[in-house]
Amino acid sequence: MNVNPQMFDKARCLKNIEADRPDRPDRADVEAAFRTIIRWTGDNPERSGLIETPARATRALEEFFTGYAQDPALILRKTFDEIEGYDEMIVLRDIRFESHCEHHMAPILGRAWVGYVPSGRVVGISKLARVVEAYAKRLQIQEKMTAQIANTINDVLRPQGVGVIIKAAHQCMTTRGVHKPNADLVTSRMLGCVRDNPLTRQEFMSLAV
Ligand SMILES: Nc1nc2c(ncn2[C@@H]2O[C@H](COP(=O)(O)OP(=O)(O)OP(=O)(O)O)[C@@H](O)[C@H]2O)c(=O)[nH]1
Ligand SMILES: [Zn+2]
Repeated sequence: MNVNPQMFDKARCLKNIEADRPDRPDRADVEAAFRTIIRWTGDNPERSGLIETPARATRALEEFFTGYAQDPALILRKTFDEIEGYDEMIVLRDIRFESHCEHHMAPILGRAWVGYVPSGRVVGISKLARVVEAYAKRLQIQEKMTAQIANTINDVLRPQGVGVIIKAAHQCMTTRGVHKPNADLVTSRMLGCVRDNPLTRQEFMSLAV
């Protein structure tokens, strides 16, 4: 992803989305849309219990979708190379995330396991969780999010291999539609030696159960 350094808050890996997306609707448009939705449900957006709801709901969406302002590649830009030749697998396990499915805009609640086999340098472990967050806080399907996390780590760190597993419950099929409350979806993407070497793949899978 190309990022103009002037559009980028270095400390927080934030892009200036206004500059990136000049056609972005403003907050008043979103609040008006929520008033329309409330009227459409049959309720009255002017009653006192609902009067602040459009503004509140807009702020909530702002939180749910902060990932669009983040550049995951930049999150991984700082690496450490004094690792005494460390070349074993590194796995950050059980990273909780909240996302929203792009079909229904319903919550996806899940956990991610992110591993890689380094090649001369490592990243701060919190950055693996930050990459998960940057992709989760967008409209997603789980397969795409899984691939995005693995591909970004692979492209930026150039490790020997990467593995990502995600397990998540989709509220679009637990609280509506087919109503299967205990079903969760498991997806994975393996690259490099984690994909090609059966023992390395097995090691990653066994760390991720
Ligand atoms: N592959 C995949 N499908 C997803 C994901 N999140 C939601 N879905 C599915 O997206 C599909 C959208 O199907 P549609 O038939 O267009 O929507 P719908 O009429 O609301 O379908 P139902 O959920 O079956 O009621 C549904 O089957 C959802 O279960 C995801 O992360 N990955
Ligand atoms: Zn859905």
